[in-house]
Amino acid sequence: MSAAAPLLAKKLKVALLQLAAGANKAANLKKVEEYATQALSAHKDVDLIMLPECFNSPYAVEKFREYSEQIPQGETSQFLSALAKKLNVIIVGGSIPEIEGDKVYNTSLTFNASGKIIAKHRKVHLFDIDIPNGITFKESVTLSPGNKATSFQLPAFGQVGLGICYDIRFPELAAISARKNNAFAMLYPGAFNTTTGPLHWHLLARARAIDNEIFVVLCSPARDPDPSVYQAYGHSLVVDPYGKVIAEAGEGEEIVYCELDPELIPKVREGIPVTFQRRFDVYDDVGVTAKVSDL
Ligand SMILES: NC(=O)CCC(=O)C(=O)O
Repeated sequence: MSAAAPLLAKKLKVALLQLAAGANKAANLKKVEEYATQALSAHKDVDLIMLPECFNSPYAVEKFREYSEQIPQGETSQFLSALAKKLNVIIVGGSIPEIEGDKVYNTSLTFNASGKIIAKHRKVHLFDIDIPNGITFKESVTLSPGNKATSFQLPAFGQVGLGICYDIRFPELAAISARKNNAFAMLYPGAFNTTTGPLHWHLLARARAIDNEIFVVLCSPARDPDPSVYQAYGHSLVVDPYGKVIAEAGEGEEIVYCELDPELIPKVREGIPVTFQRRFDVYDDVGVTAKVSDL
């Protein structure tokens, strides 16, 4: 076994804030502050707080532009920066609609405990689906896609990868973070729904964990009591490098606490050494994208 295991220097204690976002942005931000403060008073040693996809706005194609903000000068970037500093905690800021020029993106920011932005990921794969009698959603009506995979160093802990929701369906982003950049975890703020959530949410989180023998952390909005709006699945989740679910929320608003233990990664990789057994001399180039017209 030659490849080094990714370095997770010490246990990382995380708190996932599973919150529902309504139409009132100020109220959404206030709730984040309340829950984050509550998390840290319940568990003073929390290192990282994670928020859901679109935590400051409704998750609706026709609302993204209206709620969009510039980064870093916008209200939500400034709010998260100040909150991270005040609570002395790393914040993985779910995602927000970002505007740059004429384009709107679904963007996730991470702040260190001094309030500095240390990562920015624009959702690469837009959620465009159409399931008969299930759900139709087309982010690309208003959003533009990001164009890069994102990995970054979490101070004192090691390298992590960041994706947003639908990005989890594409194993390449996690593979880049884990294999090229030695990430010990993939973090995905995400808002699956009541059609695809029961089908694939756990399966995808566990698959990305097993593929790469890393932790996978998913933070969802809570289910909204109003049935006329997008129904997020809930079930914020942490999966260990064996693919085992080690923490999970229900459907309502709650905080999930979990500890990522660094000692598990080499143990898993020694026992099931797929990380060291890949046969790139055998695999063909699989970088071909099929077209619907090929079906
Ligand atoms: N917000 C999203 O990207 C939703 C993704 C989703 O529900 C899926 O099934 O994938």
